[in-house]
Amino acid sequence: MKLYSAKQIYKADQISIKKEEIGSNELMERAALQLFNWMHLRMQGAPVKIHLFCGIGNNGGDGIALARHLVDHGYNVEVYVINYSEKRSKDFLINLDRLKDRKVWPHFMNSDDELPEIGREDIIVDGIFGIGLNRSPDAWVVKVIQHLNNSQAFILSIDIPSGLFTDQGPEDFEAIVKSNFVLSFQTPKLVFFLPETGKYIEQWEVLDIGLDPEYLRVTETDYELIGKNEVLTMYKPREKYGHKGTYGHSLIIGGSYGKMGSVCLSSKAALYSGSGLVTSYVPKIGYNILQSSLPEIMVLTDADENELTDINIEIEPTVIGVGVGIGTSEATVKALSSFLKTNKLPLVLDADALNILSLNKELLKNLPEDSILTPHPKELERLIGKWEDDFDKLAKVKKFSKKHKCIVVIKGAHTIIVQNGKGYVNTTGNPGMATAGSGDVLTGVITGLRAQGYPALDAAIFGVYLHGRAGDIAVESTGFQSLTASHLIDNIAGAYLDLFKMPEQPVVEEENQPS
Ligand SMILES: NC(=O)C1=CN([C@@H]2O[C@H](COP(=O)(O)OP(=O)(O)OC[C@H]3O[C@@H](n4cnc5c(N)ncnc54)[C@H](O)[C@@H]3O)[C@@H](O)[C@H]2O)[C@@H](O)CC1
Ligand SMILES: Nc1ncnc2c1ncn2[C@@H]1O[C@H](COP(=O)(O)OP(=O)(O)O)[C@@H](O)[C@H]1O
Ligand SMILES: [K+]
Repeated sequence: MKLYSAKQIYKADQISIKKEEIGSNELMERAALQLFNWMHLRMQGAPVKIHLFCGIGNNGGDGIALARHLVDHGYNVEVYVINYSEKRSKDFLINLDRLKDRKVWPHFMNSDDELPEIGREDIIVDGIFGIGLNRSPDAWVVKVIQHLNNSQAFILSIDIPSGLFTDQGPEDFEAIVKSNFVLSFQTPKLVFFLPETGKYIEQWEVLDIGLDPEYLRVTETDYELIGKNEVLTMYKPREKYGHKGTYGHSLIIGGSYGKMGSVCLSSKAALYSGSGLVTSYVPKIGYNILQSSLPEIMVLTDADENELTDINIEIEPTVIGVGVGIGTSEATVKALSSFLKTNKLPLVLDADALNILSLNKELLKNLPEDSILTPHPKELERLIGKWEDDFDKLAKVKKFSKKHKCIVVIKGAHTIIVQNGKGYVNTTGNPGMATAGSGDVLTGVITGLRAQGYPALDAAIFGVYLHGRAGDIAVESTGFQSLTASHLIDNIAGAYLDLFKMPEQPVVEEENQPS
């Protein structure tokens, strides 16, 4: 699913209005009707108090139009207009008049007005600012926003939580509505998925207001949201006459004294994601550990007992996943450096391989094109330097990816895969995965996919999706706290099977069936 910018949404608006020969107020009416239908379906006329806080732009206009529909259906409504500017939008005014026609008189709130009482059982509709926010709200509007946040009432935001910018980081974190639910028009916004701003959104849903499909189809976006539909197009079915050679040979290079578990996890994950063959390259100390815990996997050893000192591969793997558990000792840095200088095979780099690259940036030029780097936030900071906010981080990663012709997997709650100027935002995974070794599993999954012939970008995107989905399936039986990296591996199978599960059909009750 594409994630459109505010500029693109405004453009879609204009094009739709022109093509359909409708007024902008008709588009607002469509939006308001969708909002109303969504609420009405869930509330079924319940006499709960609904407080609608509306700005003076089109987001406020949506709120005012929604209020009219709610009033027409007998809901218990209180409307407040947050008068933060003299410049009221045309469609806001049209809808304000329509509301007044129903003899509903909003409370016009200015800077020194008292804040209304809101019960914790009430519902708040947040229509103060939408995608038109272009500077931080004034202090008194921040107070209103704080009042809503402190009320404990359920907050339903129209389009975007008020106070969040659509395409830049927040200036004032106190000035953002904490939404329980966002009904976002036509597209979710990128900020819903970034660590600094995603926490303001508990749940979201898209309302299709019928913006011009042609424009939406041909418009390229900087970000895409990755769900099942997107990865299904990447999936490579197993061939009837395929053999283990068809599905590639993954080599996992890693480990040091006390950190052999990471290699076990990566190697096993490569196998479970479908790699035809898997070999691990480890210090001698790892030989017995790997051979006895993973019978399907072959093992090669370094000359040294406890750490990697000389990466000397005598096999021809399809792809190499390198870095888990290797540490950053002088000998290992040397070994990795000389390996990178001669290696031409596709790479997935993780953990200390990334830290070694950060300390020896000249090595980056030795990475084969389309190498996949999988940093967690700390490793990323070592690679690209500190960032000001999430948008600055994304801009820096894009620059890095372009310069070094590599793919960067920014791990997090919503992992973002970046190649060149484009980002792919993952939707699977859960906080149970914040546990030791879950990154090692991801390295193995991506390496295993690459071995099977998935192009680098697909391997990264699909791998992150499968890894998160495995976590989502696992958490149903483990709970968040007891989820471990091994559970992720055990559920890679479930994640694959889930790709082809049909959504459950609603059960038709007998008396409703046609006779
Ligand atoms: N995009 C669409 O397809 C549609 C959009 N609609 C609504 O229109 C919204 C956008 O409306 P607007 O462009 O009118 O913008 P907003 O309603 O988000 O903001 C109102 C206006 O306030 C001003 N402003 C921005 N930041 C301010 C600040 N900190 N203090 C004071 N004033 C500030 C700006 O001039 C802005 O245009 C969307 O979020 C959505 O809710 C709907 O009406 C239906 C169609
Ligand atoms: N809150 C979360 N929600 C979803 N996924 C998460 C969350 N926390 C961590 N993860 C995922 O778990 C993995 C953690 O990787 P990493 O930090 O490298 O772990 P380790 O070094 O222990 O292997 C990443 O793939 C990350 O996206
Ligand atoms: K809003």
